[in-house]
Amino acid sequence: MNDIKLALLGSEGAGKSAVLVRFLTKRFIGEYASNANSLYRKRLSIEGRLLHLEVFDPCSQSGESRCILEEPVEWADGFIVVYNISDRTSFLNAQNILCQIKDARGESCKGEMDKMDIPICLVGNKQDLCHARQVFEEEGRALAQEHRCHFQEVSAAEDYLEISNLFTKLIRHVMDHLKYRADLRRYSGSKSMAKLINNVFGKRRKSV
Ligand SMILES: Nc1nc2c(ncn2[C@@H]2O[C@H](COP(=O)(O)OP(=O)(O)OP(=O)(O)O)[C@@H](O)[C@H]2O)c(=O)[nH]1
Repeated sequence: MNDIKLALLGSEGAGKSAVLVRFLTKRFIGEYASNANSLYRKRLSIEGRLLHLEVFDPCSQSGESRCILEEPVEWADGFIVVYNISDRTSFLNAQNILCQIKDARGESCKGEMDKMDIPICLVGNKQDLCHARQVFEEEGRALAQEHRCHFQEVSAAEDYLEISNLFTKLIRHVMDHLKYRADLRRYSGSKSMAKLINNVFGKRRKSV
């Protein structure tokens, strides 16, 4: 069984727990405890493969709180970055969080990520509050394009299908990404083994 680890990031009150609970239970529950980190687990099947999904819903992150971000950024295979379309500050914070993920992952992967994007979905939540909209859909889409990630506007209060689809799309991307990284490791492993064999036996052959 494959393990898939996702982290939900975003401003306080953006609706991270609401989005996640909608996906896990198909329900919208108005209020959630927000002062603790939570880890949710679910088994699901995608493309005939049984998956063990873990989703980390940490305490809210403000743009400056790098240390709070460190843990989920190191741990997760993929990210859902949530902002509230009726709160511009949450959008600016999402922008910061996207940069921080890229910075952290870029440093640890030394450029290899250029060939395959980190699995991230930028989510504009509370679409039902469009009368109080402060962030245009085009702005969300443009930010996602800039960071080469998926984008979706949703309403945790009203939608299930769109939220389910975005999780499925992201999990597929994570599966491809994990396979790509495993292939890369195998390839670089076999390349260094070939180099080693060549160094040992190649030199010996010359001296005969
Ligand atoms: N109108 C509307 N309200 C929503 C929606 N999603 C969440 N909310 C409300 O927004 C508030 C915050 O939702 P949470 O899911 O707790 O937000 P959070 O990002 O997890 O917040 P923290 O736990 O504080 O980090 C709650 O009162 C929810 O009922 C939505 O799609 N539409």
